[in-house]
Amino acid sequence: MPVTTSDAATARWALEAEGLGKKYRRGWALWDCTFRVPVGRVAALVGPNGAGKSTLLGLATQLVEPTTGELRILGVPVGRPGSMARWAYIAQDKPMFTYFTVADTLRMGRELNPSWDQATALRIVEGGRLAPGARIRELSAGQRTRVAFALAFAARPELLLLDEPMADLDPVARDEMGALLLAEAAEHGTTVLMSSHLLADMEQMCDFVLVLDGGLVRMAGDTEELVPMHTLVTGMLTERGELPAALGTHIVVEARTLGRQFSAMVRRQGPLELQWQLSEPSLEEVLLAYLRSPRAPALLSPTAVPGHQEESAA
Ligand SMILES: Nc1ncnc2c1ncn2[C@@H]1O[C@H](COP(=O)(O)OP(=O)(O)OP(=O)(O)O)[C@@H](O)[C@H]1O
Repeated sequence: MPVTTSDAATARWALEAEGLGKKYRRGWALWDCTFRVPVGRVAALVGPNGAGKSTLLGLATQLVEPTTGELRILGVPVGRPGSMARWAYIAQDKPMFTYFTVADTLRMGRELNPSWDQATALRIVEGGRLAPGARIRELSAGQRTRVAFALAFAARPELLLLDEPMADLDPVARDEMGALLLAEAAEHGTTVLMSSHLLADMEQMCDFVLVLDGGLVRMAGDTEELVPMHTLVTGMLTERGELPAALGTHIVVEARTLGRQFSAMVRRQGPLELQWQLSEPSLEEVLLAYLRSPRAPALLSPTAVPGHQEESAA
């Protein structure tokens, strides 16, 4: 089916996956993944080692061929003409010509990108007081990240895909680059999807999460929808040292016992017992509970489910 311009122009979903799967020789890296990420979100792509995060980014950037299903970027199936120009990708090692200077690197970006925005490139580079004549190989990890962000944002992508952008940065550089990323994404209305193991950073930066584990989608949706569905419950074990039966009326994501007490992360299915102590968890606590409990049922908020009434996701 041909892609019409209206598919792209009216897209409300930066990414939509339906039955997306990738099988390597040794098995499935992604299996039957169905989710969507709305336009305008800063989304965290989270999961343990081997979860399938890089495979998903590879499918989006056409470095990897899908085995099953389809992935659409801004309404256009990946691989069709029209999808390529709309995203930018920063790989984890931020590949650049190390013998180029900062100025050479920006000049090459301008020559390769018809929609190059020189003012944005200069603003980002000058914000870090980088000397135009400095060679890429002489830059610190944080400074290289700044140049990579300058290249990416100056190309004016609608979707920016990042593979562990902060992994090699110290805490101060992480903070600075995180703020720069958010400011530039807000300035240009860029949707961001970034993989990371840094859950606390993701909690500060992101308003949407996509959690993969074992090649499956474990959680997807707006953080403000997902987090309030959960409660951290603390209470007493039964006299036989078991979890109280009333806990079973809820979806128990994770439960731990300590002495005669239990604490549990639950998805409420009704009122909770009055004698329990309740608190609202942080996003990081929710994510950790799901990552530690691979058997907990998956959770996709309505926003993240393709085909769900779109009014709820505006
Ligand atoms: N090119 C490849 N050939 C064969 N198997 C691969 C290839 N790339 C990834 N895999 C396998 O696919 C699975 C998912 O790997 P992937 O790199 O996508 O995970 P990840 O979530 O990015 O992990 P990490 O956090 O360690 O980077 C793993 O079992 C991995 O061994």
